[in-house]
Amino acid sequence: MISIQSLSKSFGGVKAVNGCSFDIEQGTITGLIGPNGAGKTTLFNMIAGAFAPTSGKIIYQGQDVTGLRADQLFHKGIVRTFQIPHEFERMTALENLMMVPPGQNGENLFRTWFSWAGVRNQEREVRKKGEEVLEFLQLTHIRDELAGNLSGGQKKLLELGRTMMTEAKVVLLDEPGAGVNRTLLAKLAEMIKQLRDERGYTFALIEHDMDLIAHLCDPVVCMAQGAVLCQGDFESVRSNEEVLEAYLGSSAHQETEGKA
Ligand SMILES: Nc1ncnc2c1ncn2[C@@H]1O[C@H](COP(=O)(O)OP(=O)(O)OP(=O)(O)O)[C@@H](O)[C@H]1O
Repeated sequence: MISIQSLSKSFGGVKAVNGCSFDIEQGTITGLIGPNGAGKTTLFNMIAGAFAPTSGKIIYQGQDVTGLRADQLFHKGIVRTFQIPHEFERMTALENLMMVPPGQNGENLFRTWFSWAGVRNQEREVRKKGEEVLEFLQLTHIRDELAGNLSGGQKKLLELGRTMMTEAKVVLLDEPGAGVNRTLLAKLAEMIKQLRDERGYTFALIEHDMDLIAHLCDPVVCMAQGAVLCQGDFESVRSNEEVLEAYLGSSAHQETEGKA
């Protein structure tokens, strides 16, 4: 689905990503792990079009998409979840979903004047789709709740729901488990699997919670110092000595920095 080829990104003298290569196969839930500062977020930002690589290529469904902007990639089906924006917290869960589809007629004043019926129809369809998404996520009971009042886990589910309002093919999740209680985490994991199985989504996710990685991801790609250290199923990555060293090295480094 996505082939990352010798990708690098430097910020001044810092090589955040340094010759990173791996494939995200269609229909997988690929987990990206690695110690702090390994380059995971920077890599995600490049795949999602937040910034262009310094060198290397990103091939998506056989097409070179290196350097395309986030909105261009969004229209091709590469969707990244983001925290619900501050101003959206004052909207209900359903309204948050209804805000997602791009280019709604209702946003265009001229079309609004000339085609009220069209706008009404489209709004009705978007509302219906939003309600279906809430039902799928078993969130119908919080339909009219303000997003700002939702728990961390409910917000994560709603963020996942926002991707379902689009024509997503690849969904990039940045630490979906962060701040989510165990019960909702299990539900979130089930929803991700269900979206893969029933809607054919491909997922790539950055995660520090190893339980979630073990439960959800195959393959797991471990990054260190901007490159891929190893990849494979969770067990093989977990028992890899270089991986252990990378994690231990990084925590020892942090401890030393903390003491300094
Ligand atoms: N905008 C930036 N400007 C300068 N340096 C940056 C920038 N973004 C990231 N870096 C540096 O690039 C390296 C990789 O950072 P990145 O955030 O991609 O790692 P990460 O694996 O996501 O870490 P974490 O797990 O802590 O989020 C780090 O040394 C970081 O300080």
